[in-house]
Amino acid sequence: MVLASPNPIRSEGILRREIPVVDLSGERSEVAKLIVKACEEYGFFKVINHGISNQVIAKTEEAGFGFFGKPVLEKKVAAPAYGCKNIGVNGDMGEVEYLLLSATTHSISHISKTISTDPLNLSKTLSAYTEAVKELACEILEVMAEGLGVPDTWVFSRLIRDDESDSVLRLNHYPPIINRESCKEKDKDKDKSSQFSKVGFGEHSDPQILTILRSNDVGGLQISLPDGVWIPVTPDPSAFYVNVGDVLQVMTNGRFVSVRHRAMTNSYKCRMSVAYFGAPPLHATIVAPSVMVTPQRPSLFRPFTWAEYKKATYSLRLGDTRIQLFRNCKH
Ligand SMILES: C=C1C[C@]23C[C@@]1(O)CC[C@H]2[C@@]12CC[C@H](O)[C@@](C)(C(=O)O1)[C@H]2[C@@H]3C(=O)O
Ligand SMILES: O=C(O)CCC(=O)C(=O)O
Ligand SMILES: [Fe+2]
Repeated sequence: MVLASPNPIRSEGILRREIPVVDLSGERSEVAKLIVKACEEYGFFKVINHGISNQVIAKTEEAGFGFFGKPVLEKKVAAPAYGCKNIGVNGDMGEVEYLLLSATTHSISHISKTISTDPLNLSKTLSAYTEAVKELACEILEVMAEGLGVPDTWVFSRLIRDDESDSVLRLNHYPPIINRESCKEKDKDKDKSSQFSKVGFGEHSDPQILTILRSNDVGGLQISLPDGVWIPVTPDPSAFYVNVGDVLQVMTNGRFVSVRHRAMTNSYKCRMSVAYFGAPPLHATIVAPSVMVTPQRPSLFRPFTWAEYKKATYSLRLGDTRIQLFRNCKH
């Protein structure tokens, strides 16, 4: 069965829009249609029946909590892969600590030796997780290409499957924090969840092709709709959430929009999320396949390499919109 519930629903007097849900065990052409619709309307959806084993997921969560539970000085030996509060190098801050590593066997094995007393086990766990989410990302991208009517259905996934793909894995840990200033306001009209929380990871879009995200059972992720409304994403540890990244927006010639999102802290519980960012190789040229470009929809972006895009991303702040820098001057 395939489910999708993109319609607004009313609960406790608040208008809530439900996140689209795609059941990957459904009929392929139906799944393709739902994925395309979700990416056009939200740039974001949830996948269930994804086929990734509970064991792979549980071991990664255990490894993540094991690492973040260590004393700060022990975690700091993993710097620059480990970071706390500083996001990037341009002054962005958040109530988050993280491990950010290249999604390659070599990088995973290297970091495992630095941070674990049982490096082989940690390396196996993180590699199995990375391989599983990479395969899920590729599968989704291939069904998506079918749904878009692109004849070369590997056009997106090939970039991630490439041995030189620049994909990354990120573990984020948000300790519980009470925003005392907000508590003082006692604004009864405000949504309770945002009233007491602080920004863990500020508003941004992911620059890559596709992000496959999962968290423990603690909420905090919010997505922004094109009309500027923020919607909280209900946590579901058995599911994965999928974000359209900037590169996919370019490769669909603007038909899909990369989703702006942020993560808030919880006042009482630790949130941990694991994100796989599927990216092209640095030298790959990013350009929309010809079927995405028509006289009615002329090419919106100029061709560029992922290296160029990444350089622009890292020269800007977290919340900046970089995609505009690559717009075709003709339009
Ligand atoms: C402030 C920054 C951190 C970031 C690079 C950037 O200059 C702007 C984009 C940020 C982001 C957001 C999504 C991913 O978490 C990330 C790894 C990425 O590719 O772009 C981070 C970058 C980072 O933390 O290094
Ligand atoms: O923790 C989350 O849910 C979101 C993290 C995120 O957006 C990121 O790492 O880019
Ligand atoms: Fe993100």
